[in-house]
Amino acid sequence: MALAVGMRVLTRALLRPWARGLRVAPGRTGPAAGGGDGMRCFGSPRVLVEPDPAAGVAVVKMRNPPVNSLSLEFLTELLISLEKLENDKTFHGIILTSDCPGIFSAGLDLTEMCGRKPEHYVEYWKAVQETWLRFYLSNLVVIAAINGVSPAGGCLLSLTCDYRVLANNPKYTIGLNETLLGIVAPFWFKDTMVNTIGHRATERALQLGLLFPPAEALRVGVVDQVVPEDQVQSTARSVMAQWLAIPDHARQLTKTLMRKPTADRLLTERDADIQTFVRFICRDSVQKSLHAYLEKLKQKKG
Ligand SMILES: CCCCC/C=C\C/C=C\CCC/C=C/C(=O)SCCNC(=O)CCNC(=O)[C@H](O)C(C)(C)COP(=O)(O)OP(=O)(O)OC[C@H]1O[C@@H](n2cnc3c(N)ncnc32)[C@H](O)[C@@H]1OP(=O)(O)O
Repeated sequence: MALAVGMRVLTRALLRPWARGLRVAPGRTGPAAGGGDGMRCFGSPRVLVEPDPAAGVAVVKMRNPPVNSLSLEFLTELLISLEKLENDKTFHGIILTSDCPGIFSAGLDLTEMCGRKPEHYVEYWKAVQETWLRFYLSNLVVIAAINGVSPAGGCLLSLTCDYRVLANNPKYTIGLNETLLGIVAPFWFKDTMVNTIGHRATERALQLGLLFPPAEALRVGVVDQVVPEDQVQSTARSVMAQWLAIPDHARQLTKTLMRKPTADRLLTERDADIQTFVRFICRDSVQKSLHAYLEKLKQKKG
């Protein structure tokens, strides 16, 4: 049922004109790291997939410069890449990482949530929900190699993964900082964090909009491992090898057992969640806060 709903949304997305225009990235041969048989890289303008068929692993690199903000187009491309890998029996795991130096993902694209029509907010929120559901419930082993800063939606994306390796750089903070923008993390963002670090730590982190530097992120459990920056990818690969050594059906069923109740809550309240989002984001006070935040980001440069 969940999959059927997901497929419908994805199919609709694929039918949109800009999605139809997506091309396979012109051929470099992969893999970029590790062994493999030289299968070609593929992907789309904003997502580069480096396959290592011998290992059964693909590295998915987000490249939506300057900050990998999660725009509607970018989310759709991510979903298409995930689906392609899930449908290819060669792959059992993916490593999700960034191609933008110093940035894993700046989170949801603020320009998708500012000054648009309600219909746009509906479409955008459906894509955000779908991305969370598909990554959270993916049968593949998904490991985040976090090689940059990762606020709000960027943190959420990493929390959908099975394991998080963060580069040890004090600038690479991670957390759900929505309150600092005058907005509120929806219940399923909160639930994902609770499932990762527990109720009390989440309560504190979300109310204060905490962005944890690496040592603290490790201490609180937002990430599983912190390693020197030049070892993030190799560590993710070693961790992947450990996870892939477990019988796949047993691991997959266990993942579903652990995650389905959380996903089911959104699946049953999906439409209501969209309405709540649209009502909230359309408030004058929220629009003012978001505009002011974007303005502050722009002025930082000048
Ligand atoms: C009543 C109950 C209600 C219940 C709840 C109901 C509904 C919930 C409603 C809403 C939920 C929404 C959840 C939102 C989740 C999010 O993810 S919001 C996004 C949060 N992200 C951030 O706070 C990060 C902001 N960005 C930065 O801090 C920095 O940009 C950086 C990532 C640290 C990178 O810094 P730097 O390298 O210095 O780059 P710049 O700051 O100069 O940025 C370059 C350009 O990129 C633009 N930009 C940055 N972030 C975003 C973004 N998230 N979206 C869109 N654009 C972004 C920035 O403005 C620069 O643009 P220009 O080059 O100046 O044009």
